[in-house]
Amino acid sequence: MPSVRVGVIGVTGGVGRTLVKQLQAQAPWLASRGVNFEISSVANSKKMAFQVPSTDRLDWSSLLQQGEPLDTQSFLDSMKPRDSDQHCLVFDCSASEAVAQLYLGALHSGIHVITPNKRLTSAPLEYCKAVQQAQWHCPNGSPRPHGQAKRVLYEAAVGAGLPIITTLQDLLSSGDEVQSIQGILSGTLSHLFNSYGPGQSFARLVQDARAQGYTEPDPRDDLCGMDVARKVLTLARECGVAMELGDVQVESLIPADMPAEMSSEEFLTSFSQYDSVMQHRLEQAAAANRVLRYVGCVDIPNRTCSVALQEFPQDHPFAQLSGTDNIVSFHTRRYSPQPLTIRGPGAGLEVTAAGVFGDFLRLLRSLGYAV
Ligand SMILES: NC(=O)C1=CN([C@@H]2O[C@H](COP(=O)(O)OP(=O)(O)OC[C@H]3O[C@@H](n4cnc5c(N)ncnc54)[C@H](OP(=O)(O)O)[C@@H]3O)[C@@H](O)[C@H]2O)C=CC1
Ligand SMILES: N[C@@H](CC=O)C(=O)O
Repeated sequence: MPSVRVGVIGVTGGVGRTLVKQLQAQAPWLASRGVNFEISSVANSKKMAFQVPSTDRLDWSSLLQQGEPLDTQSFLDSMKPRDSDQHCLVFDCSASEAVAQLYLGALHSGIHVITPNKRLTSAPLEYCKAVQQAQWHCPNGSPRPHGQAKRVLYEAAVGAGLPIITTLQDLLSSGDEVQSIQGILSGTLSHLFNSYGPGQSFARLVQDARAQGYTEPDPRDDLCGMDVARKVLTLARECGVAMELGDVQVESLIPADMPAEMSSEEFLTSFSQYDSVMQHRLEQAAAANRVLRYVGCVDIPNRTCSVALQEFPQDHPFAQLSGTDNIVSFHTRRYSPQPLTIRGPGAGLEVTAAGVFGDFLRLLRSLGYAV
């Protein structure tokens, strides 16, 4: 019997397939620590499969082509623990709201959830709280027995592999008080503004970011600011601020007159017609010897969150980033006047999958494994 049964939603996507490769590469080490896992169910947006051969040379798309049409409830049912000693875990590597809506049922069925999907922590607050509660409480409201928690972990939803959520949770749980959080929280937008220069096509840079695996499945989610809005909302809620996604003030980088009814491919082609709009903003900033950066802010005392394109002087830490770097500063009672700052690549398949893997290790530790 494997000690951990694993299901992967989004196995044909960039993060899903990279995560599985990382898990397979580390399988001998995990086995040496007593963790034998089995990937028993996989799915993408159309199909699911329950007979997964145990080889590390699988073509997930071909396997799924021969699978059954996706029925997410049946997928979760297949993942239910067969007895109380079995640990079952679903990795949700989609960006689907519908999948995030299933987490509550998954926890109630005894299945742990690990995800880089932001659709849980930016869902309506009531649902988000219900899922958090379900980790520690049975469906009838009674506390789960000691050692029987069913966890939902989402470190990679903010900053990919950077330890942002766990750091914030540790600050708060150890009694610190967060006053504000400020940062560059999009790997895509960081990459764009770190590389963007006079005469360059902004739309071409977006296409490049997509090809590198940095963007959301639909890059408009990055450009309209909602990806960053979801991240700042996640951080604000960790601090106890009861806000909804609609309360975040968002500056979109998508021109208002662009039609919404387009495929992401059509959007990327049409977006180049608007290159002069961003070039103008760049010229304005450069005239004042400043750079453009897309920044998210959480103001705890005032209970506000905002995300916007701002200008910064050349010597500001936000102007010193490169590649997909994220940077986030926690201004707290203990970390004052100097904030606690975390910086590093904040998008990309390997680092994101590594962030999800980190949550897997945290879960295994909480289950008593020496990993
Ligand atoms: N890329 C990055 O750098 C980072 C990504 N993330 C998050 O990781 C997640 C995955 O991103 P990424 O791998 O880049 O995205 P991809 O578009 O490459 O992959 C998404 C996967 O999810 C599947 N999927 C979509 N909708 C559903 C659904 N309703 N039910 C089941 N499966 C579904 C897709 O299936 P199909 O192949 O059929 O379309 C695909 O396999 C997203 O939530 C993203 O926000 C977080 C941090 C960084
Ligand atoms: N599209 C996102 C991926 C990580 O969350 C980004 O660019 O930051």
